Amino acid sequence: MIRLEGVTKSYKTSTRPALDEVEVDVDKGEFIFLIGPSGSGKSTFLRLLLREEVPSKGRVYVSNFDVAKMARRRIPRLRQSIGCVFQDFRLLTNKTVFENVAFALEVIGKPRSTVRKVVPEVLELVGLDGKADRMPNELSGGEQQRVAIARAFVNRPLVLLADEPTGNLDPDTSQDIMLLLERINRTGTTVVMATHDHSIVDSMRRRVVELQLGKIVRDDKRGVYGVGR
Ligand SMILES: Nc1ncnc2c1ncn2[C@@H]1O[C@H](COP(=O)(O)OP(=O)(O)OP(=O)(O)O)[C@@H](O)[C@H]1O
Repeated sequence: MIRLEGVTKSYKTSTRPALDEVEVDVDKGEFIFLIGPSGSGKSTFLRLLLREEVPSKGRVYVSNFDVAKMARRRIPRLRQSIGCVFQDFRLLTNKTVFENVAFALEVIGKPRSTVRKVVPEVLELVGLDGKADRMPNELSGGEQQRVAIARAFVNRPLVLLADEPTGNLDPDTSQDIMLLLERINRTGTTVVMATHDHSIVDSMRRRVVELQLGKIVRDDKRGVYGVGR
């Protein structure tokens, strides 16, 4: 589902590459943690999958997309296949919960009848039924992240990218969010989650890909965060 072949990314203003000869292959339906210290290249990795950056060298594949090489006009198609969740939720503060999720469908031209049917279903899936008419600032952080996950998932993407999704949440709420991401993963969605959260990585025992200074230094099938890190 995701493949990086010999990927190096050098930013113009940087002396060392942000990613250095990275090779990864992620199957459909896998759940992987991307870990590593600040500056190790995690965000760059995610940005390459979204074609927000292009590699200096190597190939990036997501599903059938040859991401680095594809024509610019096909980028929206790629991005429709990838849901994104961030540490700071990034909800539209002047729209209700329903409208935030509906927006993701409206921008890709889904008919109103579909929106009316699908949004309540996904809100129920993430445990937010009954909260459709709330504004984001009337929700807890965990609830806001559920809205963000609903918005990322409503279009049934092939891949869900999560960049520190529990970074602003307390441990109990973080566990709930992880249960939700696991549930989404069980529907067949490939999940790539960048995180610094040791306890989550240790409790989930999923594949762990560790970056250091842009290189993959570990790729464990059922890994932990690691001793002394
Ligand atoms: N737009 C940019 N221009 C120049 N250098 C950049 C740019 N983005 C990232 N870098 C550099 O690339 C390296 C990797 O950064 P990246 O943001 O991918 O790391 P990260 O692992 O996501 O860090 P964090 O955990 O802090 O988010 C760092 O040395 C960073 O300074």
